[in-house]
Amino acid sequence: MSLQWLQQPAKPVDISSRDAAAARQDDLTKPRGALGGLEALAIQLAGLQARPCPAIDRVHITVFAADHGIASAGVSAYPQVVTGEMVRNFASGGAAISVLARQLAATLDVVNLGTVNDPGEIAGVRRAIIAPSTANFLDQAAMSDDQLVRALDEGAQAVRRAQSAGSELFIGGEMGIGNTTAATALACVLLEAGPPEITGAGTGLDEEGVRHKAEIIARAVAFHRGFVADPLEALRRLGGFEIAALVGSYVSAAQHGIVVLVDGFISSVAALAAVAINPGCREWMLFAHRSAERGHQRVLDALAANPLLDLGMRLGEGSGAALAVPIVRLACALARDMATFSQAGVSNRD
Ligand SMILES: Cc1cc2ncn([C@H]3O[C@H](COP(=O)(O)O)[C@@H](O)[C@H]3O)c2cc1C
Ligand SMILES: O=C(O)c1cccnc1
Repeated sequence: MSLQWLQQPAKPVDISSRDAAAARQDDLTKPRGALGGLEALAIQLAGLQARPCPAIDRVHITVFAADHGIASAGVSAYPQVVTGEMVRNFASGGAAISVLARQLAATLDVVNLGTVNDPGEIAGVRRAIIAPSTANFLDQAAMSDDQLVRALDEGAQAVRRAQSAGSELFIGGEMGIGNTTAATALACVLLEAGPPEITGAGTGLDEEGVRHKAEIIARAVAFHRGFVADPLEALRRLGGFEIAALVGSYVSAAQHGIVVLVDGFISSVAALAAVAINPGCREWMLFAHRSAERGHQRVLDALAANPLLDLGMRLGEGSGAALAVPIVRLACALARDMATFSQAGVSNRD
């Protein structure tokens, strides 16, 4: 396995479909621009799907789960055993993303990349164990080269499953106690930001907990400084298996022409890394929501992303992205089914 595939270009946007969709928006029975962001969404999707009237029927959600060595530094409000326990909960249908996937009639695919509390073989969970957890990146790289390659490849494999099922939209979710610490450390390096600016409460740390978490991140960033100019190396040193799998899935989805709906803070940091590695994949990303996690806005700004929802959510699992699916579907339905001025006999301006 090599990493050369990461550099393959993203599928190009179809400009003529995008232009046709933009012209159609101006011809529909509404004041020009009155559907705001829904118009921009339908136009972007038309270019990506190479048809003037885009549609999102089948949605594929993959939740990548993995544990983090950095969890032993006391950076989460919850114990590490939760990661493995939640894998079981995803499969048995009781997690937030399980409920949302059912409501959307979306495929829910769960990939266990390595949990300290190993739930073992479970129906409906792909077992792709890389290691029980990453290494503690306070004084060593989180992953070996080989582990990074395998995690990225698991992301690409999830996209292949989505494509074989005929899905038009890919949502990547994550589960891993401690992963807001890994994502924040990675964001600090990619954005050249200071840890206090972007470190947040994750699952619910108090003020003192957030201060401690920011100090841990600052120590880790200082240890790895000098080796993280390359985004892939930053990902290897400070990321996690599930974060790397998200990166691999985002790059692969753009290469295979599958639209991605990015979830919250952790997913957005993975998106930031994916764009740093292969800038062409930015075009294939839609951003679902603004997470309550402190650093999210900084990451969204760096990606020039304007998310669809702002509900104060801070869960992960792909839940915010799932929430935004009906909006994406409705934007497509409006573009397709609204009458034009001439069809409806409504007078246009001028
Ligand atoms: C029961 C439970 C379910 C979750 N589902 C997602 N997360 C979220 O919280 C974790 C990140 O926060 P931190 O860095 O503070 O540990 C990740 O697993 C993330 O997906 C959960 C967390 C818990 C406790
Ligand atoms: O926005 C997220 O993805 C998030 C925030 C806090 C905890 N877990 C996930």
